[in-house]
Amino acid sequence: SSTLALQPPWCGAVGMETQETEFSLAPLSGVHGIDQELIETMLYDALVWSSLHGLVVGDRNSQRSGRTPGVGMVHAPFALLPMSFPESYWRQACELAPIFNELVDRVSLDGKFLQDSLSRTKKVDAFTSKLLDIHSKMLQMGKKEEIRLGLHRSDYMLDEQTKLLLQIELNTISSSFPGLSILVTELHRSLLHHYGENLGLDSKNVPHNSAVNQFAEALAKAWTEYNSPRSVVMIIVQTEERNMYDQHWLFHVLKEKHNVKAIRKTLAEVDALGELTPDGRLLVGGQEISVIYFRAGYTPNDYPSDSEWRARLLIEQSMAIKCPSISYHLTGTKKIQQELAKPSVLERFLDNKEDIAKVRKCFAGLWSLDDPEIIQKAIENPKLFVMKPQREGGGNNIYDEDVRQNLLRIQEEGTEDAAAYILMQRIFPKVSPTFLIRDGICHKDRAISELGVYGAYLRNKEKVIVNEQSGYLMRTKVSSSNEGGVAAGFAVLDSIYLT
Ligand SMILES: N[C@H](CCC(=O)N[C@@H](CS)C(=O)NCCC(=O)O)C(=O)O
Ligand SMILES: [Mg+2]
Repeated sequence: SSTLALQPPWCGAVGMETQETEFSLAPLSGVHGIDQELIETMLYDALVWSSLHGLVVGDRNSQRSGRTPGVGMVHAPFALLPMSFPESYWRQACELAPIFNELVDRVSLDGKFLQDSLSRTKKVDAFTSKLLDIHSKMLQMGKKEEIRLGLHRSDYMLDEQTKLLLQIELNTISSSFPGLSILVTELHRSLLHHYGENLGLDSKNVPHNSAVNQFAEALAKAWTEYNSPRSVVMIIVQTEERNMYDQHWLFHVLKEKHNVKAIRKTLAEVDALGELTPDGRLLVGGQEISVIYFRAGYTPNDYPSDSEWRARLLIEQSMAIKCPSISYHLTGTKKIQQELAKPSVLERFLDNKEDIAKVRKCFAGLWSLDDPEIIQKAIENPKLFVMKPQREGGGNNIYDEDVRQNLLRIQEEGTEDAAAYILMQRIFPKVSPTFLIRDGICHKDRAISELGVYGAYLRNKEKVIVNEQSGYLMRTKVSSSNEGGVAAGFAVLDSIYLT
């Protein structure tokens, strides 16, 4: 009996070759050769599994799905099988996590470096300029963040040409999917546990993923360091949040495992309900806040009025632990990423020579637009570059012909607009066949992937309490689309199969 939910068009059923594909040589390279019957069965099981395990997001077709939990949910977009990834590069990405955690902390303490590096961006990018204003107010106040919590995700692509693992960016604010990422890992392990034999694949090759548990533990340890039993953790959210279940997973673990309570507020609510006590404690609606975890506030869209900026300043002035602090937030900007790639800059922040070499090895080409030689090269070969504004949240990068047009425009106008962007070497990862599942429909396609490795860092004065790699997220998108981003609707959640 055919499984109704899976009537074509799904997985490009037409012309599905059915020859037995030899997997032992290059596992998962022949997934498009898998027997259609087996794909249908795994697809059905995966859709059931994700519904039963909370691998879900709000459905954009349902009005209330971004506000009311339990309403209008749909499975999160995912890849049916994990993406193969060479174990040596996996180990390299994991080794880099604690080094990047330390680098962020060191750079964040150099207020002058942050202000100087971003001084020209300040003139042309209103959003970054407002962040810098808050940062300079903190410098003037001599504000010290003795307890510092970072929940980062460093994103990489494996460059096919150079065979190098290259960093796309380091996210120091609102790193999405610590919750849903572990569910995709568990989904894939479950599918390979049941169907691995037919496919010649072993579930043990999908590395364990404990992102949400390690992030929740770091948040709980930060709450402990703040040392006020009545205090709560506050997550800053957008009013409409279809990725709320990824956030709720984190707070579910925080409450159930660590018995730490969390409240959800928008920046506007903090402006209305927040106040500072004379000794600098933050009260919201009368509750003392020990840790503020930002899952909004990373994009200009989150600051529609002065109210949100007042709230951001109030939070920063308080003695609560910010995740991220304004300094950590600025350290994660693309402009700083580009500055750190300049010769001998890393030596200012890291002591260990091997660590410096490891970090430098994963830097792609990164340039400001001040370099006429590189601008000329980019105008001649725009496909080899990506132009990036200081924006987070996905969907803002400039590719191909648009790179040439924008560079020519900036050259002609000679505007300072140039300081609002950085140029980055375009990375070409391997294109692999895969099955992308969205809204219950399976799309057989060829895709590229980006590996995100989470890092958790907690420090109190000289004591480093947490500094670890804490899980991973693989994002897979059709190779034809330039932009990535799951929330932005281009990519699906995936995991990795070590080869
Ligand atoms: N609404 C927010 C979304 C937060 C968000 O966009 N985060 C950025 C880093 S700043 C990010 O991690 N992007 C990669 C995930 C993707 O592909 O969509 C949330 O709480 O989830
Ligand atoms: Mg980002």
